Amino acid sequence: MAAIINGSLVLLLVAAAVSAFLLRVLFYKTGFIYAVKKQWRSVEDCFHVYQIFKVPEFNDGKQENLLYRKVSAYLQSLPSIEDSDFTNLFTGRSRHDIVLRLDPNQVVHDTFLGARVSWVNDDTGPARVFALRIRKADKRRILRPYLQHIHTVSDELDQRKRELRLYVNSEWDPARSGGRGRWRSVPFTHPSTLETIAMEPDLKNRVKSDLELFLKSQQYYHRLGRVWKRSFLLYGPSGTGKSSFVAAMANFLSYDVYDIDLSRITDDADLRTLLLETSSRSVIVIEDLDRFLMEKPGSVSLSGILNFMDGILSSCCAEERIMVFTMNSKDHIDPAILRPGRIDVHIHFPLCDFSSFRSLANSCLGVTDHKLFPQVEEIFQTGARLSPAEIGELMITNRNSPNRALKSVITALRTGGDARVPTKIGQRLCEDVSSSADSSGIFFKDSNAIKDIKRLYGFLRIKSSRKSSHSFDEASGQNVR
Ligand SMILES: Nc1ncnc2c1ncn2[C@@H]1O[C@H](COP(=O)(O)OP(=O)(O)OP(=O)(O)O)[C@@H](O)[C@H]1O
Ligand SMILES: [Mg+2]
Repeated sequence: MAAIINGSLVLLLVAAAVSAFLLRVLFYKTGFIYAVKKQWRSVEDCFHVYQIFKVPEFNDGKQENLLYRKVSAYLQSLPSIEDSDFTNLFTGRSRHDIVLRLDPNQVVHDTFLGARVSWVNDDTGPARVFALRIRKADKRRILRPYLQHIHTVSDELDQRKRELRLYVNSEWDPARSGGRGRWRSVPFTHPSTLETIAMEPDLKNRVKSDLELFLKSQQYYHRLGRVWKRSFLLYGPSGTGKSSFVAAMANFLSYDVYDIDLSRITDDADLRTLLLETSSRSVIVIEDLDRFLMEKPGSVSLSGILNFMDGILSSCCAEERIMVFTMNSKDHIDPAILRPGRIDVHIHFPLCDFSSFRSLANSCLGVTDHKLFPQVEEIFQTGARLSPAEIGELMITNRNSPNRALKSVITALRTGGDARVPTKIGQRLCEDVSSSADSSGIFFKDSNAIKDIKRLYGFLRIKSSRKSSHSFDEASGQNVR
C-alpha cells in the first residue's frame, strides 16, 4: 500500500515538474503573453474615444512640412519600432548607419507622461502622412508637451548626425564687407575623445558632468537672465593635451569649432564682427592667449578680449556656446582675465605623472601592467617629468615592442627627454589632418588655412618651453571651479 502511495507521489511530482516546464515554455519562450496583452489592449481600445492628428509631408502650397521630417526622425528612434512585428531596414547617411523605417500603414506605439499614443504611417494617399492617435481624455494634458518633446528629440538627433566643421578666420580683406565670409571651414574629423585623453579620472568625470549639465540648462540660464554659454580656461605646459581636449569637448558635445587666430584680427571691432558670425552650438577657441597678451601686438586690446569673454556680445547672436582659452601658464596674465566669474571653469593640464603614464601605456601599447612599471614609478617619484605628448610619441613609435617602448620612456625620463624619437611629435597625425582637408576638397584658398587647421591641433609647434615640475601649481587641487 505504502509503495503504491509513494509511486503516485513520485508520478505527481514528475507531472507537476513537466507542467511547470511546459507553462514556462508557453509563457516565456512563445509569444503567448505578448498575444494576450495585445488582445487585452484591443478590448481596452473599444472603451475609449480617440482623436487623430495628421501630419502631412507637404502643405497646401506643396511646401515641405518640417514637422513631418521631425516626426519621422523621432519615430525612427523609438525603441518600440525595434520591437514591432516587422519594419524596414535602410542604410543611413554613413555606410555603417542602419535606419529603421515604418512600412506603409504600420502602427508604432509610444508612451508619454503615462499616456499611450500610437502613430500610423499612412502611405496610401497621394501624399504621405503620419497620423497620431491619442485618447481624448489625454489630449488636453499631453498633446502640446508631446509635440514639444518630438521637436527636442529630433533636434538632438539632427545635431548628433550632422557633420561637424572646423572654422578658421582668414586674413582681413578690405574688398569684403566687414567680416562676412571671413570664416573658412573643413569637416572636423579630429578623433580625440574624452576617453582618449589621459587625465585624472575624477577631474575628467567632473568636466564631463559639467558639459552634460550645460547641454540641458537652457531654461536655467534664461531664468537667471544669463546667456547660455560656458567658458573654460585650459592651462598647462606644451604637449599636455589642451588642444586635444578642445577637440574632445567638441566631439562630446557635437559642436562645430571656431578657432580664432587673434594675429589675423585687425582691431576690437573686427573681433566683434567675427564673433557675430559664429553659429550656435559651437566651441569658440582662442589658443595661446598668454602668448598673445604678452606679445601685445596692438591689434586687439585687453578690453576687446574682456568684452569678447563677457557674453554681452553673445547675447545679440547665437547662444549655446562654449568658449575655450588655452595658455601655458597663468603666471603673467592680467588679473582682470582671471577674476572670478569671467571664465567659468579653469582646468590645469599637468605634465605626465605615473597615473597618466599608465593610462597612456594602456591606450598606446594595450599594456595595463608590466615588469618595468615599478621602475618607471620610481623615476616619477624622483620628480622626473615629460609631457604626455612626448611619452605618447615614444610609445607610438615603439608600439610593436612594449618592452622597448617602456625602456625608451625610462631613458627619456632619466635624461629629461633627450631620448626622444627624432620625428616631430604629432607629425604623422598632422599629415592625416592635412590629407583629410585636401580630400574633402574644401574651401581653402591658401596654404595658410591648412596651417591653421594644424595649429588648432597643436602639432606644428612643439614648444621647447617645456616647464619643469613647478607647473604642477597648487591650483591643480581646485582644477574645476
Ligand atoms: N593628456 C593627454 N592624453 C592623451 N594624449 C595626449 C595628452 N597630452 C598630449 N597628448 C598627445 O600629444 C599630442 C599633442 O597634444 P596637444 O597638442 O593637445 O598639446 P597642447 O597642450 O595643446 O600643447 P601646446 O601648448 O603646445 O599647444 C597630441 O597628439 C595628443 O594626442
Ligand atoms: Mg595646443
